Amino acid sequence: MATLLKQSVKLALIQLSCTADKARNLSHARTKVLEATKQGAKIVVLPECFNSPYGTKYFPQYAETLLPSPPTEDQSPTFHALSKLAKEAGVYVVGGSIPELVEAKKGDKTYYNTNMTFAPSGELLATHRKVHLFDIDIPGKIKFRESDVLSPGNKITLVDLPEYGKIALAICYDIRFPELATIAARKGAFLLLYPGAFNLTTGKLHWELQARARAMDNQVFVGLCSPARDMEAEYNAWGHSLVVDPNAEVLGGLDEKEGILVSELVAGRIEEVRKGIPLYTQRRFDVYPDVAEGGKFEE
Ligand SMILES: NC(=O)CCC(=O)C(=O)O
Repeated sequence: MATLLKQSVKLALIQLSCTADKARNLSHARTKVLEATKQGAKIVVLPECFNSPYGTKYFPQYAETLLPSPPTEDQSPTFHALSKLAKEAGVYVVGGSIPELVEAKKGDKTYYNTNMTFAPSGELLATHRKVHLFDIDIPGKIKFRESDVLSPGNKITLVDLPEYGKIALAICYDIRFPELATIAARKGAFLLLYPGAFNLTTGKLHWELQARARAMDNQVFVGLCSPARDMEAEYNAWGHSLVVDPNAEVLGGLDEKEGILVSELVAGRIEEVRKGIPLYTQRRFDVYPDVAEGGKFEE
């Protein structure tokens, strides 16, 4: 029987230390991706905003132009660094995210929080613009408004990795919207990947819980990849990158420091879990027709 994940694969999450020095971040990412590759990883993930500090005032300063594709080196050093790196390492590189600039002819500027995913050939396979912007205000704890600077993306992103199957990409706050994950799973993703930089207020309570919930709801693998925590930075990332299996068990996780997490995703595990708890044949779209769009699970 065909399995959603066609063959077992090692996934690496790079919990990268990210600084204000873009060139350093890019060369450091290269070192870490090559290190992960030596450990057998074939899909390697970088964190949200891995080549800049995370903060609204930094987005315009660090933004790169990705369209029309391919951009020039000047327009996007990150595009070229990641493309070259994927080819050098011979792996899929899920390039966390970077601030993206789209400049209209009359000079209007729009910014997005954008992921780029590259094939082992160096080809850009997909981009995902963060759909749900991180706008929260918890009095006395944290206030953040990505929408002061960023605009939201408008699509669910699935990427076909021919040897392994489909993965779905979304960014950080996107994880709080289970609809996106559910549709991606219904469209046949074996893995939901979220480069993300949760904070010290919500991280403890919700980071692992969200990862396990999305895995449990959808019976797929889930990976969350954070920057390493830097208490000198204005925004302190939660860290704790982790990988969860289709039964919501944590396969592995890091603390807050820089590190590489390599986890083996085993082919057949999704089907084993779904056989035991067959949610996908038990759904009652007749009772909740408003979420029925998108139809049944694809084989
Ligand atoms: N970068 C983000 O989207 C942060 C999301 C977050 O911290 C949350 O609690 O959600």
